[in-house]
Amino acid sequence: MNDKNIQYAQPSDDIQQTPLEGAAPIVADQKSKKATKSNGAAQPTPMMAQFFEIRAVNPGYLLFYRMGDFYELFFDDAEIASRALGIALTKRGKHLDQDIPMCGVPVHAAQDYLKKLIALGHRVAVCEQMEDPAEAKKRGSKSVVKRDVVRLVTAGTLTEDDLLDSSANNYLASLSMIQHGDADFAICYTDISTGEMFFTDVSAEQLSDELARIEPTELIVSEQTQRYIEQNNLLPIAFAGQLAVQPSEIFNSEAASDVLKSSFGEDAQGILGQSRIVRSAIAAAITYIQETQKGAKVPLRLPQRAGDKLMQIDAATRMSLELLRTNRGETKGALRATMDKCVTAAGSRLLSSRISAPLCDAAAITERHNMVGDFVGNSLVTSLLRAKLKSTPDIVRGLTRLALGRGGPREMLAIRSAIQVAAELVGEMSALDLPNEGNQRLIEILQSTPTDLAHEISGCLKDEVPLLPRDGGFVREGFDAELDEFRTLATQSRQIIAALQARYADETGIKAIKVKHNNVLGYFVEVPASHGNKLMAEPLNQTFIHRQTLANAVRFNTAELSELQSKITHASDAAQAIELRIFEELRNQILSKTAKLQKLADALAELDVTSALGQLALEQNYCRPKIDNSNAFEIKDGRHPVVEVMLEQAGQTSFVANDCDLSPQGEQKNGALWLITGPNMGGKSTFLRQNALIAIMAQMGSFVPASSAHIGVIDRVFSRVGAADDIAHGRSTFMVEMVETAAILNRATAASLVVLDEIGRGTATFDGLSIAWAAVEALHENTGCRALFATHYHELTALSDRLDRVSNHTMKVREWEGDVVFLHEVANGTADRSYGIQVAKLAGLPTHVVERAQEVLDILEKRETADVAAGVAQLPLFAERRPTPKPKSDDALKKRVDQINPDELTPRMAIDLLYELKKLSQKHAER
Ligand SMILES: Nc1ncnc2c1ncn2[C@@H]1O[C@H](COP(=O)(O)OP(=O)(O)OP(=O)(O)O)[C@@H](O)[C@H]1O
Repeated sequence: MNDKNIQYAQPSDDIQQTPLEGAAPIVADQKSKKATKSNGAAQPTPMMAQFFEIRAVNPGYLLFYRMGDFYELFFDDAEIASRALGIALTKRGKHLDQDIPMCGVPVHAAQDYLKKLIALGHRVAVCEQMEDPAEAKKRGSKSVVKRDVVRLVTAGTLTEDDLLDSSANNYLASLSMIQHGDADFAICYTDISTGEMFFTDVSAEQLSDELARIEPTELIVSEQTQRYIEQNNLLPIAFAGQLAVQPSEIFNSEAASDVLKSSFGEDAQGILGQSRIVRSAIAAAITYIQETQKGAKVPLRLPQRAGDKLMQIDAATRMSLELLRTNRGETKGALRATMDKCVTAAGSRLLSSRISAPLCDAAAITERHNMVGDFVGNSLVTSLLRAKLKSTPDIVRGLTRLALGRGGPREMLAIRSAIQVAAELVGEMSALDLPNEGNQRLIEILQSTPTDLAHEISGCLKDEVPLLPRDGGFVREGFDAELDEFRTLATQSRQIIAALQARYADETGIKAIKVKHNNVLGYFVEVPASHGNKLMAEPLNQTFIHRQTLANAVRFNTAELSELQSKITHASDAAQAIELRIFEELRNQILSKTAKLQKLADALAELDVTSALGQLALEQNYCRPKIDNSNAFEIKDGRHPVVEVMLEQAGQTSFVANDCDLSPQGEQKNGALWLITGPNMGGKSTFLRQNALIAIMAQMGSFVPASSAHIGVIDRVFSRVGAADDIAHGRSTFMVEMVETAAILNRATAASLVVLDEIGRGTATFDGLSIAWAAVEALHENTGCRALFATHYHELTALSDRLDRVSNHTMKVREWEGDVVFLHEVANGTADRSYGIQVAKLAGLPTHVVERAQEVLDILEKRETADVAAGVAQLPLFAERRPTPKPKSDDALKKRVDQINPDELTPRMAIDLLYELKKLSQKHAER
């Protein structure tokens, strides 16, 4: 697609000639300021009036105004869109004596442009022609084609596959607030592409964490709520969704019940019993969806309460643990990408939401482990089943598109294949030895798929079908006798035309005579220019009526051809109408099974996730964790799931497994707190994170990277690793660190897991040490949670003498010829030093700086603080330093290198030389 060189098709209707010219002083358009200035003179053209009218009722949206084969944008919209899309800004006509800025995108490529605009945070109103321009012309040559906005495209209301990420849900969330004293909130979030709908109510304190879990791409709020959440900083850090402020009426809790009843009928009873604020949030979401879809009915499912028993993971922890994305916003390198062995898009989506929301109910977690266990224990069944699952299409999104009138025959075939695959999967699953309850439930759902619907679809549709119903030719021969008749007529007519051409050649004696077709003339007879006169003279001019003379050819019409033409046109129009009717009937039949098909889609996604987790456990040698309601946290040979794979892929040394035991000892009730010291780069952060990740993996239902794991259900995980500043909210690095530490100390419970890395490092040493000290004491004495605390403040290790559940651990290193070798092993005890200077040396700090640092360190270690400055001042500065002695070089090696003239080397000689040099170097090392 060539964005910059869009060639405009001639618009097909009312605006061929400078259509916007002479327009007048209208109009209530908020964005098009140019249009609001009045000269009090001319009247708008009818089309201008229509444009402004539509524009005025869709404020805040870029208006895609359909003109023939293009969507055109005018005024400010054109300027914004042309900049955003990198397409040419031109002008069309004048308004109030000024050129009207305009840009356009071809209809066939509109999806790509929409995607770009939505990603940039814009909202688009799609305005279509609601009648054939020919119809409009019948009302008079100046009449305007009827147009209307058929859809408002926003980030949270997308349904097309190419606008969506197949492996992530796209949630639209609505937030309602009640302020009786403290503010309370309810969130309803829905993915309209899959019909899923959930709700939850939260306090102001929990709001940011819930939004961080849901990650809505669009959040609808009233103006009052927007003000409140912004003033109180309640949006999660790095909130990437669009905030869509809506009139407060759509949150009206009085009207909510009616909205719910009309959407869910009798099924609404359960939701009507929910609190006022929850009803308001759900109704607001539904109203907004109806408004954006302009009457098309989204197959929304009955809203479900988002699990009550979910592990709480706040926004900062999600970022620090890189659950779905890395800190750089990439999916590669995050936990999800590493764990994702799913073979279907719906499976990947479910995996994402499970990672985002691990469970807190030991029985439910164990049930998931049981299901995964069936697949781990049957590797052959797992691989056969997954090969079959791979061919399952993403039917739930297709179903929504069909419901909204955006789907075609291919969506229908996809539904058929899913039903067929489901039946085959039942066969595969029955090969499992004694499938547990959860898998048994899946088997039952797969068994009860609407196979009759698959037969209907197969009987009706060809195996190869076009994307859109209007393209026609998708109904199978033999399905509808009338359709077959019209098709035969069209085919026969073509044969008749071939015969006609032969007859005309005979009758005229012109062998080169041809019957041809184009869109302007329809069927016509064409002869080379040299024969034109013959047909235009008596007697042939009685049969051949002249239509067109071209440079090389002359074209004619005949009565027979005209008759045939109308027969063929009629036949193909009739065939198309029948096909569209059949499509509509089949669509209704499919939609009548919506609930069953959604259930099937859910079961297929669950089967994919469960077997994928089985596959992951087999491939990565994970173990099944034991989960109960104790305060245990005992991990044997734990590994970091992501770092382990990265090291594997890089072909580097393999990951060193480490134990972690935070379980209460003896008579204790509370878990333990490990203080971890050790060198920089020793693996402290990795160890901390791996344990938090193991907890999350276990509670989302996965096996874990360890040889054994026993975890008492963790209600909240907190992880703070390092600190970053939050300039957007006006907080410095240290301030962020303290706000987050405060959140942990205030919110962690005895059932939480807290992972803190280098708390207090962002300020002066003694302040930092004191804060870290007090934080450890508070976690131990007040919270009593299980915790891992990494620090470079070695003084903290003294706490283990006073606090009975605190113990000291260290990352082992070995020193070798002045360098440090990291063993990545966690051992009991305390590190004697941080090896910061050795790490700096490894990082490539200039030698003279490293040496100077070592000297300063020696002084610092020997003296009391007060003497430090004086002591350091006595040291010679860099300028006075002796030059660093050069390492003794190997003479033979050097001699050989000196002899080399690279210009004379062929590639072959160069490689031989490399071998020779390597040998020389090895000899030197052995000496
Ligand atoms: N158990 C392990 N096995 C193998 N390699 C490891 C292991 N742990 C860490 N590493 C490697 O060591 C590197 C440094 O680890 P990490 O960042 O955890 O160190 P650190 O002690 O937290 O350092 P700092 O104190 O400087 O933040 C990691 O990037 C990883 O490649």
